[in-house]
Amino acid sequence: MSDLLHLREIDEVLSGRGRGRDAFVEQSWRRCVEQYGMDPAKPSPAHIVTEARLREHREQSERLIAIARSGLEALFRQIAGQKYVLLLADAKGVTVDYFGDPKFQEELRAAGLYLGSDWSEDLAGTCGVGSCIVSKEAITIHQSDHFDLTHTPLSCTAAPIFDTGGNLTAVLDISLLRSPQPKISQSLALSLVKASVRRVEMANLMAMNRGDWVLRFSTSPEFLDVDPEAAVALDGSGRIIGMTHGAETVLARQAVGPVIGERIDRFFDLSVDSLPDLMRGRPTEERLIQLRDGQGMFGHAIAPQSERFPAALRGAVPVPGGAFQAIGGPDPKVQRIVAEAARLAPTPIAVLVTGETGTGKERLVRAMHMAQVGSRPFVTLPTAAIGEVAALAEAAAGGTLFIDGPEAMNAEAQAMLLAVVAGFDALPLRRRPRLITASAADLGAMVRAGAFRADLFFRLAAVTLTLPPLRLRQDFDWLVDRMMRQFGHLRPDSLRLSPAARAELQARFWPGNLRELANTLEVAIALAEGAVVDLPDLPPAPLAVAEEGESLAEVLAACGGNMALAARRLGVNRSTILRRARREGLLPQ
Ligand SMILES: Nc1ncnc2c1ncn2[C@@H]1O[C@H](COP(=O)(O)OP(=O)(O)OP(=O)(O)O)[C@@H](O)[C@H]1O
Repeated sequence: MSDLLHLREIDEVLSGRGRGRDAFVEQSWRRCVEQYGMDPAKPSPAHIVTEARLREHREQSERLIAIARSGLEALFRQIAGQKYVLLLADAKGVTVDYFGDPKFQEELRAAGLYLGSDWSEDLAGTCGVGSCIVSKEAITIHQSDHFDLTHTPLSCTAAPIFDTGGNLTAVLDISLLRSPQPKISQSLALSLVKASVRRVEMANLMAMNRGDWVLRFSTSPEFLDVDPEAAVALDGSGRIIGMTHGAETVLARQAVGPVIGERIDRFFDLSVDSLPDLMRGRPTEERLIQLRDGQGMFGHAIAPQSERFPAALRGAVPVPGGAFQAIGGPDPKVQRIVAEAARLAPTPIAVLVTGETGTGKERLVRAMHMAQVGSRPFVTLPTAAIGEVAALAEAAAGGTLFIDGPEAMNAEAQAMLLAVVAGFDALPLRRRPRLITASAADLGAMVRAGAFRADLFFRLAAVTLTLPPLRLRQDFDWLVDRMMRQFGHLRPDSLRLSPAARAELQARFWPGNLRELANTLEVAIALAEGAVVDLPDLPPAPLAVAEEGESLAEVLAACGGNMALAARRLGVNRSTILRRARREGLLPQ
């Protein structure tokens, strides 16, 4: 369509003589002129935010990016080679994650299909991301649907991602620089984007509600267990505390008013007590549940993964935020520990954090301290300073007394610490220091061996949180990307890690855990000459060891099921892994 015809059509739509474009396109054109004061005759180039603003936007969306990444990668694999690019934009329209073919990088950047491009509708006019944010619907803005002439070569299909409270939190967009003329050519893109968003929302709901019941439901039984259409999270009394957008759409048809906060029996003929009947053990066909309007659905209930805390503590901190966000990415174990730490943070319960050296124990302890209300002292009791224990306890009054490495204390020091800690009982509640202990040793085993006082152990460890070693974490890439940003922030250009370097890091054993990884990346970034940190920039692993006692199932899970990678990480060859996998029943004989 020529530019002139485009301008004429916009004019016609504004004067009420539309030619039958999609209603959401015509509505958006109206907004562009009437609300944002745009002039279609004055095109403007793509808007790219500054590096600093991009960093802010990315930091705010960090958790979402981590959760969305696997969905995005899967989608990109499906469309690879077809010149599509994928953009993840935040709720303000700024692109915070991006997958595209590096061959077209310059062209994509110029067209705004790139990291940092701002696609809010009041800036870019009618466009996939911006108009999706306004309409809250999955849409395709194809070629001359775009308001601004700069963007009319593009075809953009976008779907909104909602958080578990039902608020629009991001947009997934799949775009083409050049596309066939008929808009119908993008209908497959539309279904792909919608399906990916559904999976991202599902993953988010599961990650946010590990300690709660989750009810998944679908109209057909076939994909219920693997790719359900919708899900809600429920508290112990059957109230809905989280949902996917698909669930909101279905449930909003059953009753007027909000969905969140309502009991599940308002929407389904189902009580919370019958959830265990909908667990996986039963055949799917028998897990039929009925909506209040009579429609049948197939249900799949997932029990809370952690029932260790009393109901009063559960739900006290619904979503761990603040300093907790930096502890881990998409790893079920780490997320569970973070959620438990967040719930324990405001209580006076004495917590013991264990884990190998460098697993981030101190960082977790500090996050728990920071989550408390008001400014309170944080005092570390290094084992060497045991002589000053009374003075330190006084300094920690009303705050946190962090006991770092009690396994190094001799009998005399343990007795002294016990006396001081027992003395806390006499203090008024608000002055009583809260005890958090970190240890890389197995204190329980030391108690059994008579090397650590049982009475002191029970004072320090009302509950134990154990951080996994880095080689067993499934959020390895998330950690690497975070540290790259952290150490690379002083570099003028945005740093990247080459695929070869990443593969090498994934294959290492990491006896020094996060500390070793942080050191390795810091050195590599210092040594890298350009914007790419590559294999030769990585310092060698100082202490490569293989550990016989690792659980193969866990190592394989952390390696995404990749046997070759698991073999390298454990320092054995692939056939050994295969043999062990068969022996341990992980593979058929
Ligand atoms: N989630 C994280 N992201 C980035 N860096 C981290 C993270 N957790 C820990 N680190 C870094 O790893 C190093 C070790 O962390 P920390 O001191 O908390 O571990 P630790 O388990 O207490 O170690 P140790 O047992 O040796 O005292 C620190 O330099 C810290 O900055």
